[in-house]
Parts: sequence; C-alpha cells; structure tokens
Amino acid sequence: MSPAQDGGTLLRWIWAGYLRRHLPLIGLALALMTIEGAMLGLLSYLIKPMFDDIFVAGNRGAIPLVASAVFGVFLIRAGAGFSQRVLMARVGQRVMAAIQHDLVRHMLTLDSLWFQKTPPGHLIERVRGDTLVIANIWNTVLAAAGRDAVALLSLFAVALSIDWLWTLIAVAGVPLLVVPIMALQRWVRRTTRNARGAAAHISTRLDEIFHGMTTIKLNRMERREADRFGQSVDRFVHAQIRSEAGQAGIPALMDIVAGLGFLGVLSYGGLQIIDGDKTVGEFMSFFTAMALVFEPLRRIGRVSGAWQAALASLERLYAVFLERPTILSPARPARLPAPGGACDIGFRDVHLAYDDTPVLNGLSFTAKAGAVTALVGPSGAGKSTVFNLLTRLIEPQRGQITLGGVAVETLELYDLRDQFSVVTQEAPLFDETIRDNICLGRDVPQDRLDEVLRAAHVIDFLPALPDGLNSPAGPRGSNLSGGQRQRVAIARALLRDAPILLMDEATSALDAQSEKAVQEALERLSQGRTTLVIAHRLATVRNADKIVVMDKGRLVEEGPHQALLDRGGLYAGLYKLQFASES
Ligand SMILES: Nc1ncnc2c1ncn2[C@@H]1O[C@H](COP(=O)(O)OP(=O)(O)OP(=O)(O)O)[C@@H](O)[C@H]1O
Repeated sequence: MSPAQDGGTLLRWIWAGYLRRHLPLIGLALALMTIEGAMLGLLSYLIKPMFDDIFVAGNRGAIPLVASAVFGVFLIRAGAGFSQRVLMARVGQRVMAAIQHDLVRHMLTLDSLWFQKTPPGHLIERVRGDTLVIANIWNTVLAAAGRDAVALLSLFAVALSIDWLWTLIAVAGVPLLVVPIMALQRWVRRTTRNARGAAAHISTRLDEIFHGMTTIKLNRMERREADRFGQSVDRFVHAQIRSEAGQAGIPALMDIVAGLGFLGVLSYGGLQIIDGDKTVGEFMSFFTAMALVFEPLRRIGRVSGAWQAALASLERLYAVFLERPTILSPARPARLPAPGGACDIGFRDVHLAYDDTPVLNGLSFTAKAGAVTALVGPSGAGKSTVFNLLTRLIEPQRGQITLGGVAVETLELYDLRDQFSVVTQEAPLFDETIRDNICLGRDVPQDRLDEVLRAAHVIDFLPALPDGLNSPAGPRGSNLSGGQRQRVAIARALLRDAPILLMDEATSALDAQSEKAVQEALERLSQGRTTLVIAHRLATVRNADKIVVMDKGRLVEEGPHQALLDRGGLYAGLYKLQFASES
C-alpha cells in the first residue's frame, strides 16, 4: 500500500470529491448550529437578571419576562439542534454512500493480481468500516466548528462582559495543553491505524470461516478457528482501547486545566463578592457561563482525537484510490480481422513469473481457428495461466499473445473478453436466481433460453427446485450440487455465444450420463469456434484436433492423440498411467 498521507492532502481530497457538492446543506446546518450554540451564551446571560432582579431584588413583575425568555431559548435550541442533526445525518450518509460507490467502482477496474494479494475481508472492511467512520466524522467536526465554537464564543463574551480578569484567570492554564494534546493526537492516529488494520483482520477471519465451514467441520477445526478468531478480536480490542484511551485523554486534560481555572476564579472572585464589589447574580452568571464552556470545550477536544482516528480511515481509503490498474485498453485499439468469427490463437515465446517464481518459460503454440486444441500436462505446468493471459486477467513479462494475428494488448479490453466463453472447474455462481445466473443481466428471448437450458441439461433438474428457474442459487451457488452448478455455468457459456470457447475441466463434476450429454452439447457448440480445452482426464481430449503438452511452463510436445502416443514422450507416459489406474 502507498505511504502515509498528510492530513491536508486527505482533507482536500475528501472536500473536493465528496463534501463540496453538499455545500448548501452544510451551510444551512452550520447556520443552525450557530443558533444552537449562541443559545447557550444567551442562557448564561439570563442567569444574571434571574438572580439580581428576581431572587435578590424580589421583582415579581420580572418573572414572566425572564421565564419566557429562558423557555424561548430552549425552544430555539431544540428546533435548531434537531434540524441541524437531521441535515448532518443526510450529508454523512450521502458522503458515505458516494465513497462506497466510487470505491467499489474503482476496485472493479483494478488488476486481478491485486485482488489475489489483498484478502477479501480487508477490502470489505474498507468499503464498510472505514467509510462508516468517515460518515460520522462530519457531524463531530462541523458541530464543533459551528455549534461548539459559537457556544464558546458567546459564553466567553458573557464571561468577559462580567469580568475580564476572572476570565483570564479561568483560561490561564490553556497554553499548557498544546504540547500534550499534539502528542496525544499522534498517538491516536497511530493506534487507530493499528485498530483499523486489526478490524480488517477480523473480517478476513470471518470470511475464511464462513467460506470454509465444511472444511472446518470435516477436519474438526472448530476450536482452532474459534481460538484464531479470538486472537484477532483480542488484537483489535487491544488496539481499539489504546486508541480510545488516547481520544479520551484530550478532554480529560482539558478538565484538569478547567478545574485549575475554577480554583483561581473562586479564590479571587469569592473574596470580591464578600467585600460587596460584585453581585451574586454576576458571579452565578459567570459561573454558569464557565461551567457551560466545559461541554463544548470537551467536545472540541474530542474532535481532534476523532479527526485523527478518521484520518487513519481516510488514509486507508485514499490508498485504494491511489492503486492504478495496469491492464487497460489501449488509447487507439486495434480491430480483429473478422470480429465475431473464429480466429487463431497464438502464443510466442511467452514468459511469466509471479515475483521471482517463473511460471511460463518461453511458451509457444498455436490453436487453429475453428479447431479443438487441448492443453495437457502435470499439475502446475501453467495451463490455467494460459487462459488468464489470453483474457488479460494477467500480463506476461515477455512474449506475444495474438488472436487472429492481432496482439491481445492492442484490443479494447471489453472487445477482447467478448471473444471468450469460459467454463472452469469451479463454476462460480452469484447469490441470485438461476435465471439471473445464466442471463447475467441481459434480456434473453425465452426460446433462446429454453434452447440453452436443454443443451446444458439444466432443464433436467429444474422440476426438483421450489421455483424452477427462479429458484435462488444461494451464496456462491450453495443451493445447488457441484454438477448442477457446472451445468448452470455451461448454460451461461452457451448463451454467451462467443467465438472462442475456453474450458477448464468443464464437465468434471457431472455424472457419466450427464457428462456424455453435456459433452455432446459442448462439441456441438465448439463447431465453427476456436476451442481451447484444459483436461486432466486425457480420455476426454482424445478427439481434439491438436494436443499441446506442457511441462514447467513450456511446450514439450504437440500433435494429435495417436501421434503423441506413438512418440512415447510425456503424453504417452501420462496416458498410460491414467489408463492403467482406470482399468
Ligand atoms: N497468483 C499467483 N501467485 C503466485 N503463483 C501463482 C499464482 N497463480 C498461479 N501461480 C503458480 O503458477 C503455476 C502455474 O499455475 P496454473 O494454475 O497455470 O497451473 P495448471 O497447469 O493449470 O495446474 P493444475 O493442473 O493443477 O490446475 C503454479 O506453480 C502456481 O503455483
């Protein structure tokens, strides 16, 4: 992730990108906050006539006036406070929604490799947890800037109007706060960063537990997982307590300084009242103003801690926005010679390494247009990597990959991916209906849909489902069996009707009877298309036009089944091994 950002950069980013557009609402909320804050000053001011005119002077006529003034102050405060809170909630929620939306939109452009390196739990925590912190901070910051600052000013104005020396004594200790508060702010930002990291860890653990439930149960890992989860939670709690202690430290320091101020004023002012230099009303009004100062002061004190905590979240969000995709469409994309038609696939001297681990070491082969080419070889030979390179999910370090003679990186990315229908072993489904999983948001005529449902043998299991085609597939397709999931994925590929078919053990989860039927459907589908098949069970690729045998990221031999058997090389060895174990 990118280095730490300074607060100014983060603030400018969030202001320009998300807050500025709500300026009218924020302005209105600030105005209401100002009114709410000023009411506090007015209240403390009304204490003086309350004491001096009513209690001390015994002026009965002043009661209705002062009482209605006090009631009016509370009424205005209630109206302004309610309205500004509702407005700020709207701003906060909208800012959060906009960041979440932009964040997910941005993440969807990032390279597949970035997602492999960043655990899903971490990403979920950024989209949910960090944006929530940002949603809540504006209320705290703006309320401090508007309501609390105005409250402070008005209360100080009242205090100064009563006695400037008392006011000076009361605030004499404030400069002492500067250094410790700055140190605390640094502490809060650091500990909050740790806490946010630990929260991301918790999400990752949860993600792994819930997705790995079956493995956990079958391997009796419940205790271990619960312990590991407990450790993650403990780490979070530890970091969070440190962060909150830091945040709580700031208002606590203010309390101590305020206490010292009171001590001074009481010692000096008390004598003045006894000597008759000041009235009780003046002292009570001053005392109320200074007592009321604490709450907004403490809230303002909390702001700096909360702001530091929010900066840690802003920083984490900003870091994701700084990530740039490297796999992009070219500025001036090339065109395929025959768009939508079958075309040759070519790999020429392709090299690829993950960090320092080489995966492909100069792979070269061609797959003829309209023919079936099988990729076989030992596990880890790089067969799936070929698919990922063709579809530009990853990029090679060296070499050329072409479709119809055109280098894949010169094509528009969507155009390129439109050329492929991909069916893999895992058949990943979304938590939507089976219909949605097949149509993927496109409008499909019913007769065309029926056609693919029949061809992929989805029709066979629909009657057993509660709502047929409209039954939910469940999270990751968990309501369906492996074979059913695979048939749905095959129907999806059939519907896509792309000129190149990529199949990675496409029928591995089917029973023998369905496999035969689906295999036939796929064979029919592959007619006139360029088909690339990865197969571990060599019996399924006997009829391929060409078999490319890979080992350690290189082509070691190629040709039709019989020719490779006659050659007696790696393929013949693998085939004999499988044949022997099957018979
Ligand atoms: N994201 C990744 N980071 C690091 N190494 C990776 C990554 N993806 C794949 N590899 C490595 O690349 C090599 C080739 O993987 P690939 O999935 O292409 O093999 P394969 O021939 O399809 O294997 P199998 O037949 O077992 O599916 C493997 O050694 C694997 O460990």
